[in-house]
Amino acid sequence: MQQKQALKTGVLLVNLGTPDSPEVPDVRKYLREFLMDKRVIDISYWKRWMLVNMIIAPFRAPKSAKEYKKLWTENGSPLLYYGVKVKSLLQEQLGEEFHVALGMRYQSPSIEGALTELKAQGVHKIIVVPLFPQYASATVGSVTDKVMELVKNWQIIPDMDFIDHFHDHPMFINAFAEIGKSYLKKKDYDHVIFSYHGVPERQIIKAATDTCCKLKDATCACNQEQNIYCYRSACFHTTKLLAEALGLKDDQYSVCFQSRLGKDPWIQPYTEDVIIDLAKAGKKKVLAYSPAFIADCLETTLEVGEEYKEVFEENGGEEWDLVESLNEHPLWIDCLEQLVKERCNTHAFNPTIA
Ligand SMILES: C=CC1=C(C)c2cc3[nH]c(cc4nc(cc5[nH]c(cc1n2)c(C)c5CCC(=O)O)C(CCC(=O)O)=C4C)c(C)c3C=C
Ligand SMILES: [Fe+2]
Ligand SMILES: [Fe+2]
Repeated sequence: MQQKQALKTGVLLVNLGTPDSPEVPDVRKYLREFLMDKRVIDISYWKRWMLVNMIIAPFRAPKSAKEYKKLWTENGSPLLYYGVKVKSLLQEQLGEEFHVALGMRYQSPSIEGALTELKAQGVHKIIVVPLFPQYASATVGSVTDKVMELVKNWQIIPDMDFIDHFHDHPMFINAFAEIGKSYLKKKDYDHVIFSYHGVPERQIIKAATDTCCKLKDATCACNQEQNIYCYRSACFHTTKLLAEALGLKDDQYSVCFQSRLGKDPWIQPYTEDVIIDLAKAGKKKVLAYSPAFIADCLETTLEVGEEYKEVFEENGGEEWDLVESLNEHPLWIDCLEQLVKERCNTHAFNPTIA
């Protein structure tokens, strides 16, 4: 008698996406798809269309392409390179009962292709892992939106499970802390800065629940444990946990937000202002962390690692180091394995946290 094969569990890893190449037409195509997403630029369709097609695509794309050329390596875009690497390391670690696929919210490889791959494997359940630690409508919300739009048309809709945040997960904190500790052991830094990708303030207000301070509290200290869908609060919470793990006192670190686009207010304090204040206050050696990103990309390597370093030095700072992202670190793969297994009742996994 033929033996029945157990159905596999699908794991869908999704990151933001990156241009197919650093050439202007590919960067323009990427920016158009990305910024036409109503969850990223949440204004009326026509205003968004005008902004993206009349301003961003013609004027920003050539500038961004220059940045992408600096970022590009022989392996292509780091965001995609690490995505592919993490997918195969996680597959190895999870074993044959799982099938791991990778999709990007914008450009390639597509979420549609990754879902088709999982469907062909006949998976009975799909665990979607948006690769963003802190929930934001522009990232996790958008990935969830896209996956649901695609899967809703399937004849058989499998059990779907979405990991909507992991900014406070002990294994995520531990992985980032371990990387940072190696820097803190080597140098006596005057200060540590935690710079997160920003979002427009209105997106925080739109997502605010009754427990949210709605931007009134400078450190968003309001119910951080409960307020998991407030992106700003989650960033402060990640920082608090990381600072504890690194043994930092309150006056030894700062939180700030980078990458503002357009004239509307984004969440504050802005990274550039914090850096200038630190340099002017006589801080000479600063260590920078970027814990909204799980892989190095334009926003970490160039914006934090190079542009903010310049700002710091221009204002009297001397040494600026960037803690690299989780990339393909074994503790990060362990963290992903744990996140997946926590969603499978039958797979008890007993992590030992260093
Ligand atoms: C960490 C999560 C991210 C949030 C939240 C986010 C929001 C957001 N981003 C823009 C505009 C841009 N972001 C760009 C790059 C970029 N953004 C993220 C992550 C988040 N964005 C990543 C990982 C990257 C890097 C991709 C790479 O290929 O390395 C860019 C493009 C770069 C540039 O031209 O400067 C833009 C533009 C908005 C408007 C937004 C709003 C909520
Ligand atoms: Fe972004
Ligand atoms: Fe808040």
